[in-house]
Amino acid sequence: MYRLRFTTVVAAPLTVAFDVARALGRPWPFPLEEVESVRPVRDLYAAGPGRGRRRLTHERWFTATATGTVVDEQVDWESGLGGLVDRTVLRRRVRRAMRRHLDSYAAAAAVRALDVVQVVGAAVVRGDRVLVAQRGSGPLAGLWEFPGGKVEPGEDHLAALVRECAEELGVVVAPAEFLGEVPLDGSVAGGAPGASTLRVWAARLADGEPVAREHRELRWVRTADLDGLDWIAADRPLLPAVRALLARP
Ligand SMILES: Nc1nc2c([nH]c(=O)n2[C@H]2C[C@H](O)[C@@H](COP(=O)(O)OP(=O)(O)OP(=O)(O)O)O2)c(=O)[nH]1
Repeated sequence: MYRLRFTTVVAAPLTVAFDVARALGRPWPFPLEEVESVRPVRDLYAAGPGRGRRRLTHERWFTATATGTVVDEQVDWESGLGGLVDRTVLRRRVRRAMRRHLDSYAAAAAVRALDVVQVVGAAVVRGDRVLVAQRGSGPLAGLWEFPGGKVEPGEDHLAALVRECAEELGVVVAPAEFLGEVPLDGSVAGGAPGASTLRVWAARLADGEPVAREHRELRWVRTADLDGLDWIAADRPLLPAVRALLARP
């Protein structure tokens, strides 16, 4: 098999990057079948063997980063027409087809992302503890979460994080590294169900002492107490990253 790899950064949440990629399909002149699909992190399609020994597989991985979703793609092929054709003509064709495909894909995902409300959260760390907050009202009342909230249209994600922490806690936070992104269940602010995501950054307190202005309760917890809290279910996959953060000297 012959192989090419491609990497694209998409200005869209993981969920949108994944869904748009699947809706657009793949740039090949014959149908591929789904072998595996794990929304929103990976999928694998394959064709063949068809006529002769023709085979093609196309795999994609979606990774959340501070600047958007990184999409890594790997295309493997074998035409059955001989190594020279695979290495030269087909390599050029695959590269050209993928470039066109990836340009239109990145643009489509960025446009679709404009309709999705994203949520940002802060894992505010002090020493060996992280600040967690218990929701006071609404359907998730009583569950624990990271302070934060919805990004407003056109607002930078980190600006939203600083604004939400000021509103909810009365403090100034300084965001640090990006910890991860998870899909949120249900619909956020009337958007498509399952499309919104929560993106969480580590942060430290730059000014003030947190006060529960909107939450029922705030707590500074150590690693050992994280698991025992009744978290919003969507947040749990982020806990390993928070634990790793607290484990640092
Ligand atoms: N802040 C926050 N929201 C979360 C977390 N996990 C999770 O599923 N969510 C959901 C709950 C809500 O549906 C949505 C955030 O909404 P929110 O009510 O906190 O946002 P907001 O502060 O902008 O609220 P509002 O001004 O509209 O009242 O994301 C989390 O860890 N932190």
